[in-house]
Amino acid sequence: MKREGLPRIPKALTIAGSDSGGGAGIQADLKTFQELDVYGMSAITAITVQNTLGVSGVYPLPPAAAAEQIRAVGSDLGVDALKTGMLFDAEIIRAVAAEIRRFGWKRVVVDPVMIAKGGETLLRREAVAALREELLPLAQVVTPNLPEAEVLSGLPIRTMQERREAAKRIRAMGPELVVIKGGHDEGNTRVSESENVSVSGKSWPSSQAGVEVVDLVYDGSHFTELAGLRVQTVHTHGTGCTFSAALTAALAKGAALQEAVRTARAFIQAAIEDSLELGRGHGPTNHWAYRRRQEVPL
Ligand SMILES: Nc1ncnc2c1ncn2[C@@H]1O[C@H](COP(=O)(O)OP(=O)(O)OP(=O)(O)O)[C@@H](O)[C@H]1O
Ligand SMILES: Cc1ncc(CO)c(N)n1
Repeated sequence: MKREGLPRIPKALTIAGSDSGGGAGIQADLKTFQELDVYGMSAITAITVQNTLGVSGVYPLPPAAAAEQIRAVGSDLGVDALKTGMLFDAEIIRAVAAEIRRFGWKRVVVDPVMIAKGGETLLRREAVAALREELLPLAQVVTPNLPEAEVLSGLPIRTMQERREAAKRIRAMGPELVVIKGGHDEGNTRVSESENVSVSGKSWPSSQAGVEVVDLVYDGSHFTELAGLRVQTVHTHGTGCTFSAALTAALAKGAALQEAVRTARAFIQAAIEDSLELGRGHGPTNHWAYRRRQEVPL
């Protein structure tokens, strides 16, 4: 029964792997959706045995399990925006792509998860071609980190110029917007002007090696460098998942692409800055931080 007069609830779907440690994967995505006032749904592709010390087991589900979960929510609750995370193999990628095509979903964020921070494989090497050919043509936004951008583009990335070239090549594979995240860049590939992101009123000097983190955004005609303060912390488990989930939530609420990227950047910056210090290894980020900062003015 439809309830009249109630506000429409934005709905987002994550198609990804489960992280038992709760900092990445499905768990990070649902926490992020919730914090951004978006109703979260999930289609689990694989179960990982994981904590802050690393991944000790990966149990992929049959491709049909992913497809059926997607159909169940798509045919009933509806999906305003979706993201993909860990997809593990080519068969799961093909099954997921077929469902996205069936429903005709357009607000699609592909986070091309390949390797965990500890080096464990979350996407089989032979599945990269399927990711490129099946999924990227369906993506509105793709959010590779630097190693993933190298694999997708086939280019080594050492400089900002090379990063731009990789973004062009990846955009040619289908997505409207490419965001190459700079979390893995401990050096300084920064050569040009940028926009500083202001998080909770803080500002910081630009162009300082190792001090800032720069995400490169390419929309087919313009490059934008989103710079933030590089937080000196080991607690960065699930930063990529959280970033793409925040972007997806913003799209589900109807934000324009560039605005959604800015929301995601501010969300992850707050989550990394207000560290939780959980576990003995690379701990999770703080999914409460963004909302709490808005609720309690400094
Ligand atoms: N130390 C840091 N300080 C501030 N922002 C960071 C830091 N590390 C990463 N980020 C930001 O977090 C987001 C995710 O970037 P990153 O390159 O870490 O993704 P990722 O490697 O896919 O993450 P993961 O594999 O852990 O999920 C980007 O917006 C990036 O700028
Ligand atoms: C399930 C899962 N997805 C993605 C990542 C990448 O952070 C991870 N560590 N675990």
